[in-house]
Amino acid sequence: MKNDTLERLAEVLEERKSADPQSSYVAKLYGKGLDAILKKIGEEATETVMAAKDGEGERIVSEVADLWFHCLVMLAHEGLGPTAVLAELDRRFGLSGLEEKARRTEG
Ligand SMILES: N=c1c2ncn([C@@H]3O[C@H](COP(=O)(O)OP(=O)(O)OP(=O)(O)O)[C@@H](O)[C@H]3O)c2ncn1[C@@H]1O[C@H](COP(=O)(O)O)[C@@H](O)[C@H]1O
Repeated sequence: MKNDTLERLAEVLEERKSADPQSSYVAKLYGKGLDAILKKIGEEATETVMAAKDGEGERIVSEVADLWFHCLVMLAHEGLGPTAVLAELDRRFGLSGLEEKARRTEG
């Protein structure tokens, strides 16, 4: 497994903007528009919650993959991508890392 999976998938999602909706799930979803993409995110989020409530590990992973995937489609539709989200998480992690360091210094 590579750690650039999100970025590579985002490249495919970008290519699908000019693909045939008859042969591509993503192109078909783009064609339906933002509301349809958001509806899928809502459905996948609900399915993720149900899988977690049932405590079924394999199903949780599968539903989270569906959820992340449809979030990536939404980001691409909005002209964004995973790099910006990962940078934001990195920034927050950096901040919490600094707070942790300050706590250790104070203590
Ligand atoms: N990772 C995914 C991926 N995850 C989930 N899905 C699709 O998302 C849908 C999940 O919705 P549901 O579980 O509700 O199933 P469904 O009832 O068939 O969904 P609907 O058709 O009703 O929306 C299914 O149709 C899955 O096939 C995905 N479709 C595509 N990808 C990736 O996207 C790339 C481009 O896909 P295409 O555009 O189809 O070539 C592929 O190479 C894959 O890497």
